[in-house]
Amino acid sequence: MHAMTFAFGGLGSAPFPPDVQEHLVGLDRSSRADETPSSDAATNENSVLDLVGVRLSFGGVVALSDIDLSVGRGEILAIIGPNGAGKSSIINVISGVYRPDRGRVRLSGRDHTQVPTQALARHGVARTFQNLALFRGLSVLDNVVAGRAYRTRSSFIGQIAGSGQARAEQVDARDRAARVLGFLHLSHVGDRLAGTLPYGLQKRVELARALVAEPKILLLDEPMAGMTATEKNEMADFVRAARDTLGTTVVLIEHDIGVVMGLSDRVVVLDYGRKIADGTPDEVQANQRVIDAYLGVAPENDDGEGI
Ligand SMILES: Nc1ncnc2c1ncn2[C@@H]1O[C@H](COP(=O)(O)OP(=O)(O)OP(=O)(O)O)[C@@H](O)[C@H]1O
Repeated sequence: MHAMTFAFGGLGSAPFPPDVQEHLVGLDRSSRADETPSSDAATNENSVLDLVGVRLSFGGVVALSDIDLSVGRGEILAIIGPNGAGKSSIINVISGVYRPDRGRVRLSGRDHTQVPTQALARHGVARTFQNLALFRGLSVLDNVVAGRAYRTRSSFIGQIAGSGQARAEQVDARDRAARVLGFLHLSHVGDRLAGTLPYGLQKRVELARALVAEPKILLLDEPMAGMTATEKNEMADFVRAARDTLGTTVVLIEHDIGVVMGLSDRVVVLDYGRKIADGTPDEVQANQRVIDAYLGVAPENDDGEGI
């Protein structure tokens, strides 16, 4: 087992530029400025997401075993671990794709286990996917507008007939989508077909589509996968900006340990479906069990450098 050196990927810690703040005027914060994470973010009183004794199995394979996890308001939490450790399973349990065999998922203290996936946004949760899930033949703006669909209250007939309410909702959705595009520095590609954008920008459009829903909790499944080092750093800055500016709580899965350690407030480590560590990046990096199970065999990063 060799000692690991961590590259933090040059993640910027400077506040987001003032021009970006302007794009956010009118977007609702999911929490107020005085609700930024406390050092005691994992306590249930302050948590926006709790997993209690969650177990998930597929036939004989136990994907998650007795997982307890609390995520504090405004926290950026990373879930890491070797392949097959259960990271995607946790995201899928939180987002309602999988129902746990046992245990509970609670959002702001309310039971969430039974919520169907299509109702997720109404419960304040939005997600991005490991593999891109954009409408490639639609414009970037229309893709982001689609992230507001759950807010639509006008009837289907009303939308076809162009009723006053439907028109107002459309205008509002486009206005908010345009502001999120500005926030993520994507305004210049708003009219482009999503499928024609470089991969890194498509990943950012996915982030935009999730953010336009103004989620309390943002679930990011490998948001930097396949990106260049520069794109990863930009993405990390945007995720941090979403938390800092909108108060969004972020749960992410990411394999690039440099990015994870630079971006996250807290890191949870899974191995064979069990939680083996839960602490600050510094604590987790120093944890021998984590080094043995994961960090000691961490893959090279995309630049071909050891991490
Ligand atoms: N739909 C499924 N059907 C059967 N087994 C599954 C299914 N989804 C996950 N598993 C199994 O559950 C375990 C956890 O898988 P999961 O995808 O959650 O791990 P992971 O940490 O996200 O892995 P990776 O880093 O490779 O994406 C693995 O053994 C996997 O084979």
